[in-house]
Amino acid sequence: MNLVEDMTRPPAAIAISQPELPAELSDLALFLDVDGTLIDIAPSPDLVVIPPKLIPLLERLSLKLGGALALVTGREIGVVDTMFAPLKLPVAGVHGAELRFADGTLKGTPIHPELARITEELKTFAAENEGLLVEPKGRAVAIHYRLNPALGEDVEAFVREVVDRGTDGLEIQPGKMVVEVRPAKIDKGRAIGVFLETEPYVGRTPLVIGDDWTDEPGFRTANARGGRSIRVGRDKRPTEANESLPDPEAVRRWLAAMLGEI
Ligand SMILES: O=P(O)(O)OC[C@H]1O[C@H](O[C@H]2O[C@H](CO)[C@@H](O)[C@H](O)[C@H]2O)[C@H](O)[C@@H](O)[C@@H]1O
Repeated sequence: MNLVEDMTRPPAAIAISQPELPAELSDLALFLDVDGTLIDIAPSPDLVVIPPKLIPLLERLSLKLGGALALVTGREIGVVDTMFAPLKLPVAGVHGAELRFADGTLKGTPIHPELARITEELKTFAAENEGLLVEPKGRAVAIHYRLNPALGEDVEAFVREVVDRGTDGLEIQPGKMVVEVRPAKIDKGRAIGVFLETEPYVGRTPLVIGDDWTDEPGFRTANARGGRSIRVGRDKRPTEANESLPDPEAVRRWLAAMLGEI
């Protein structure tokens, strides 16, 4: 089993400043996380609310950027499409295990043969413990404890136990009141790197906005390429992002301001 780097070696830097609006959009590639960044966190994955103005805002932004906008999320691409319908944007789904490029091409990692067994074990564990919710995600599985936060350590220990049994090729990914099991050697940073080699992102400077541990590799990719990284949230946890916005409402306003609409 591999534990993800983010769990054991939290990034050291905290360097936060108020983001200025990009002077020029024609050389920008925008990568946006979804939960906790574009939309508020809800008690469970199905209860999120998509603000009515968000979808047309993303559509206008994508057009203005010549299509160089992608959602980079832990959710499945199909789920993202439902959430943002009728808009169908390029997406790195399941933390980069599945990619849909600007031309509609799809790419995905193989489904790990142990994932079905792990999903069943997590479901049994969830049935025995109130407030746990299992979210199967095709190439990954998540177990949520937001409805019973006291179970966080037990959930993490149980996931380690079920994944430990000789399971190469999978990694444990902690998130916001969730522990996920996903394919090894994928992360949002790598996904953004792949997008940046394709049209219409190639040659543009990345700007990554995210709120979670899973977004840190994306921040690293942006920083390494001379781009910008914006962490969403008021907490003081260490981050490699070099700018910040307080909450999804502020993100939406900032994106609207990029278009000169505020
Ligand atoms: O990469 P993201 O777009 O931020 O997705 C991360 C995970 O988001 C969802 O879970 C989180 O949001 C839920 C709804 O607000 C919340 O109830 C949960 O506690 C959060 O962990 C989603 O369900 C996961 O699949 C994503 O990986």
